[in-house]
Amino acid sequence: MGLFDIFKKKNRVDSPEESLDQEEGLANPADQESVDKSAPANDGQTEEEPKAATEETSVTQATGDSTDSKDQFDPMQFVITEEETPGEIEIPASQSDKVDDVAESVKSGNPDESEKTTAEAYDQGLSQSRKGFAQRFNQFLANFRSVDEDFFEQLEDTLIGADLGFDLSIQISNQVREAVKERNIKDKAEIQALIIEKMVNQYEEQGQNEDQSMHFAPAGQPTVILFVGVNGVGKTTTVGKLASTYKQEGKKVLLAAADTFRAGAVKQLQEWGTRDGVPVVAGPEKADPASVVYTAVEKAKNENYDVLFVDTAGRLQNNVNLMNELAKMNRVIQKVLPEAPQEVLLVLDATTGQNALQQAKLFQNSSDVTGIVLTKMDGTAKGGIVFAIRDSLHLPVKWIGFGEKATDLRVFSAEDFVYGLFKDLVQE
Ligand SMILES: Nc1nc2c(ncn2[C@@H]2O[C@H](COP(=O)(O)OP(=O)(O)OP(=O)(O)O)[C@@H](O)[C@H]2O)c(=O)[nH]1
Repeated sequence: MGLFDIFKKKNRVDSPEESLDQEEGLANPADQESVDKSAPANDGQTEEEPKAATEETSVTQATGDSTDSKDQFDPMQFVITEEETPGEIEIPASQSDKVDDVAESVKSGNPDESEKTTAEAYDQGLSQSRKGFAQRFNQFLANFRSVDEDFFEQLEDTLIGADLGFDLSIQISNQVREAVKERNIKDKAEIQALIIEKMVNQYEEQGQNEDQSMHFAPAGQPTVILFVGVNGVGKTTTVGKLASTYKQEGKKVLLAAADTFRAGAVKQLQEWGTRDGVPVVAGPEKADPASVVYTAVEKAKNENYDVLFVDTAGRLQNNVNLMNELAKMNRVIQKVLPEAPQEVLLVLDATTGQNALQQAKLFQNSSDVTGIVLTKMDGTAKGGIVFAIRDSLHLPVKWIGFGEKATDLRVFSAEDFVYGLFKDLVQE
């Protein structure tokens, strides 16, 4: 059964009691996937008891210089200038009162947040885009007189305006043109349903070879996940949210604050570390990020961590240094763990639309990106960026962010996404 058929089937059940909640267990393969596909990573691995929520977050200071590990590692790769090696900075393990308050509230749990189902998260997170799509389609169909060239031009504009991108909008418009002729469609509602059907089918076809699962290291070795992306897209927040998710699954998680470029990024990651109860490896401000990564990878290996998340800096996308820095981090990781990193997740901000695609292409050219985390979906009324990503990047969206809280990051599910976007538009 195709995605569009599943969508229509879901849409037929319109009573809230019998629809979303009831279908939750079956209708969300993405959630199932996250459990199934992360499970092999633990097979045969030394399972650590998840530490109590009250555990104190420890903070490991990298030296900012990697010469401690001379025997395994070439220090010449780390040219650290005078200015880049300030003295040790104070990084308090237990943060300010404000952070303690946040940590306390997370520990005590907010029932509304933790009990939000996946369908509810998609429903709420996509409400702006849903309204945006409805508005665009309504405006477009309000002018509908006949299916002529003017109609297809307006359709293309509507799709481009919804962030689907130029090429994909033209393709979908052409497919609609053919289907209208074939099926002799004249009715407004039928045309709307047809446009959505073509969007969904196109989206599904493009993603057929995508591997949406998260990849893990063989049992007994730490999995390294690198987060890349330009500044402000939500890398640190995503690291914090995912650390929380994996910690709750019982994994032993370590964070590396390799964003030594932005003042405050380390502290921000440590706030998440405190909330999640996971240690953070940090270095002095402006330290060589690769040295922080090296310390973290060694710690992850020697102390049997399951997952190491590396938060990187994200200066301007045309900054060659940024790309060199990422390449250097990769080399450093592979000195200790030749098979790592298992994932390089490119974080993109959904609100930046087509600009996000340009950024993605740049990162794709310079690092082996394995998947996308699409953040701030709650903050856009367009939503079509998901279609454009699949069409032009051929990279799977693995996670989607619907807000700033830990529970707002969800495994990406095409089915829930499509349903959340169009459910008010296609009625059976
Ligand atoms: N509404 C919303 N806000 C988000 C989401 N993800 C992240 N943010 C917010 O986006 C802002 C930037 O997030 P950061 O995590 O600091 O971004 P970054 O990529 O690490 O930034 P740099 O460290 O400067 O490279 C913060 O205010 C986050 O709370 C999301 O899914 N929805």
